[in-house]
Amino acid sequence: STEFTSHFEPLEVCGSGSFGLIRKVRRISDGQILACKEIDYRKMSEKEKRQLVAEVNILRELKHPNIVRYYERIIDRKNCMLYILMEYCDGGDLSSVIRKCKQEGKYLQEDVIWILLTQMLMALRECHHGKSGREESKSSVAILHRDLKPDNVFLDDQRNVKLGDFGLSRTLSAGADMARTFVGTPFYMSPELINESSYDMKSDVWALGCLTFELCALEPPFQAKTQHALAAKIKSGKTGSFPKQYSPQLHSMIKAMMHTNPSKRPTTLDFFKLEKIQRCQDSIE
Ligand SMILES: CNC(=O)c1c(C)[nH]c(/C=C2\C(=O)Nc3ccc(Cl)cc32)c1C
Repeated sequence: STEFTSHFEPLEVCGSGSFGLIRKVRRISDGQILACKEIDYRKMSEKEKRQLVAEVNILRELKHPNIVRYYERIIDRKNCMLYILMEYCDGGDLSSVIRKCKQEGKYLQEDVIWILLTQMLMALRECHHGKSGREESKSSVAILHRDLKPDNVFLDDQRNVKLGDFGLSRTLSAGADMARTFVGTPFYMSPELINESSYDMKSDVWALGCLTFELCALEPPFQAKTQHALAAKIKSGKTGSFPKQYSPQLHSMIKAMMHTNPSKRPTTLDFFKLEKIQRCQDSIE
């Protein structure tokens, strides 16, 4: 047996993240249930390995109730496997929550959406501004998530939000990572990214706006048959219809996050100056 199987009992596969499968495992020493990202790095390029190391180092730094906790990593050089042990989120990801609502023909209740949004803002404030909520990132580089989408936001058994699967770099050099950014359908790509300018904290705020829109409408804000048509819609900022049963307050929050001009989008710190978000935060903590 390998070091991994002597310490962990593999259970069922529960998802797939960047670089590999996510499997539920039981730690043999104390029976604790964890999630393990299994990565076969045999076929990885040097660049991908560097990005993987950067991702793990980012995760190790982030300790916050709304960010999936990183515990340890095990390298099995014989089989070229890397195992990353993280917090298990029993509630799965938000994309399955959205899918279930669509199947049942039911919208999420507004107060649930405010709580999910506030917890995602708390997680993003931690990434962008760190514990002290410092204005600009003096002590360390701001951590950009860069891949905020319903598949990367998980829920624990108390329906607390856990931001997972971190983007692969602290600061994005616009050129190099543009390639990675174009992987998959870029529903949440911001106008500035499409205009080839650099990705920054405001691009995470845009993506959070798109995610919150989708929690309400159960559809992404922009849809098109081709990436070109999608890019045109995103740049126009004209979204699909927003369900009428949600309050104008929630709608204007989403519109603020999805301002096509990044300098007009609030920072995560700005949102915590709003009384509604403060009240939600108090009810969560
Ligand atoms: C159908 N799958 C699920 O319900 C599910 C469950 C019960 N857990 C997960 C995923 C994770 C999980 O439980 N912990 C995680 C930590 C990091 C990342 Cl990137 C993903 C996870 C998923 C996708």
